[in-house]
Amino acid sequence: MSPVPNPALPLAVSMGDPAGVGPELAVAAWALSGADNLPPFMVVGSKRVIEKAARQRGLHARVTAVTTPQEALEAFDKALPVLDIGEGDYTPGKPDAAGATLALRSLEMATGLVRGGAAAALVTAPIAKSRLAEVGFDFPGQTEFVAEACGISATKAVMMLAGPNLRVIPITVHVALASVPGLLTSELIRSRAAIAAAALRRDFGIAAPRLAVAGLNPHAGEDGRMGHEEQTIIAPAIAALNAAGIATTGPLPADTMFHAHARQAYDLAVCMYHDQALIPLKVLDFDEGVNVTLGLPIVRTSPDHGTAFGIAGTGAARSGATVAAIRMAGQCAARRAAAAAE
Ligand SMILES: NC(=O)C1=CN([C@@H]2O[C@H](COP(=O)(O)OP(=O)(O)OC[C@H]3O[C@@H](n4cnc5c(N)ncnc54)[C@H](O)[C@@H]3O)[C@@H](O)[C@H]2O)C=CC1
Ligand SMILES: NCC(=O)COP(=O)(O)O
Repeated sequence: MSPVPNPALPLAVSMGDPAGVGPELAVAAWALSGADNLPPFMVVGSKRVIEKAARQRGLHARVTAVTTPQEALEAFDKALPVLDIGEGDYTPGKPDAAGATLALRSLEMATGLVRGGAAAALVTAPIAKSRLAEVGFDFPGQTEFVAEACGISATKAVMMLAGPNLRVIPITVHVALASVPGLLTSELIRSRAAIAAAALRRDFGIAAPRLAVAGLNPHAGEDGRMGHEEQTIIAPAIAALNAAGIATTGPLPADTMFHAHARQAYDLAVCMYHDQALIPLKVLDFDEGVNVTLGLPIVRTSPDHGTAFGIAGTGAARSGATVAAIRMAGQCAARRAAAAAE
């Protein structure tokens, strides 16, 4: 059991791959934290890496090593607190095994702090999955890692991408497109959509979330002429969700469900595969998109983008998604705490 989040504690922000944009965006978010009224946070990582990333971005931010969340809270107004987990160095855009190892340690430590109740919520900076796999990370992504650390089966941890204009969940995530039809079942769709609906109520204050479910095939199958998954797999899941009191429409043709007018009709788009969900989200909300894991006993968010090795250290990386991830983590933790206090 994870404790109810204590919003008086700082958030724990993992550092991400040092050669990517994670460290510099953590500093950039701290520099904006007063103006943007962000909740206090501490980076779990290497002070040396964070200082170098700040210098490289031209930010004259003070970075201070802390050993406890209380010290982080006390320091946050004047300096970016870093729970220093050891020396590290990096070359922007040139990931290596030492950096991947540090990123993994940071993720493990930050997750452990939140699980243990020492931090209010977890914000993870981007990692390169292939790089971490080379140093023993045996998960498709951070979502599954955090789920396992929380004792939750990966199928019950639901990835949601959320921005000002759209929320989406992909039912299947980091799998080859060719395997998607074989992985889809009515029960998988029903259970993941139900977990998302419960989380929208609990963590996002949406009392009666409206779900819209995409089809898999062009024109949502066109009555079976372009595929049968809509009739045999997706429609029964929608019926079960409605029977459980979750207002759900679909299967909808995916090409017409994301335009501005269509989006007014739902709070969450339930998509069948990764790109069906993430392409519209990133087209609409790339700079403020947050990846949030639903169904966990802890709050975990992340910016929607990856390591962006190509622009790391150049100052071109925009901080909006990291700022949004930090803000959303604080808000979700506060909602959970308020609900527990009622
Ligand atoms: N949450 C996470 O840990 C995520 C990790 N990744 C990992 O990141 C690595 C790179 O993946 P890509 O597909 O290239 O995605 P990416 O998001 O790193 O980059 C895609 C494009 O967007 C640009 N971009 C990304 N973030 C930006 C920002 N903050 N400001 C301005 N431009 C930005 C990049 O320069 C690039 O042109 C992969 O190894 C992938 O596994 C990808 C997505 C999420
Ligand atoms: N495409 C989303 C993504 O890669 C983020 O995955 P995760 O590391 O948060 O599981």
